[in-house]
Amino acid sequence: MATTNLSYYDKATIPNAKKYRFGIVVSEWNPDITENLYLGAVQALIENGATNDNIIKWDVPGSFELIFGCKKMIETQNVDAIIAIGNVIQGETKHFDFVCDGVTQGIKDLNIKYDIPIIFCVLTDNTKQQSLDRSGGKHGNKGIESAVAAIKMAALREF
Ligand SMILES: Nc1c(NC[C@H](O)[C@H](O)[C@H](O)CO)[nH]c(=O)[nH]c1=O
Ligand SMILES: CC(=O)[C@@H](O)COP(=O)(O)O
Repeated sequence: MATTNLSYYDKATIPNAKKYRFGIVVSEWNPDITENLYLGAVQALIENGATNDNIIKWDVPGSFELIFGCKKMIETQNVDAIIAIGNVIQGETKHFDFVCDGVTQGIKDLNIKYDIPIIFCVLTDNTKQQSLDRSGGKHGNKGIESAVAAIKMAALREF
């Protein structure tokens, strides 16, 4: 299946983000990748009207800890949407499968339990190159895509 460029979007279709507060929880594993995803997300949020004062960043050790970090962000901070940023790269063992499945199910469960949308910005890649390609490389930046989703979901939440 063709890989869609993750960064192109029509600004005219995006609500203005000025009134929304965003949480961004970032995994410290593969920091060169996750920091680029974070910078892409912040760039897109600001370009669509968000202010730096309305963006709260928390760091967690790994993608599996995104679950608890997002839960605590919801329970203690006044945010309209959260972006969960991680990068899981296949190693020698099945640990990749369990981390990817665990964080996927955990973030899904939080989206069901709470009234705050959590955007899944976790790259789950076979190789480092695939991660580089999707965090500012030839396939764009998933952080930008996720920021656009966060703005749209913050607006939808108001209905
Ligand atoms: N191998 C990767 C991990 N592993 C660590 C787990 O996310 C977790 O922190 C640990 O199991 C302790 O609970 N995390 C990533 O984000 N990316 C990886 O490639
Ligand atoms: C996804 C992981 O936890 C993985 O990178 C760890 O590597 P390994 O499977 O070789 O222990």
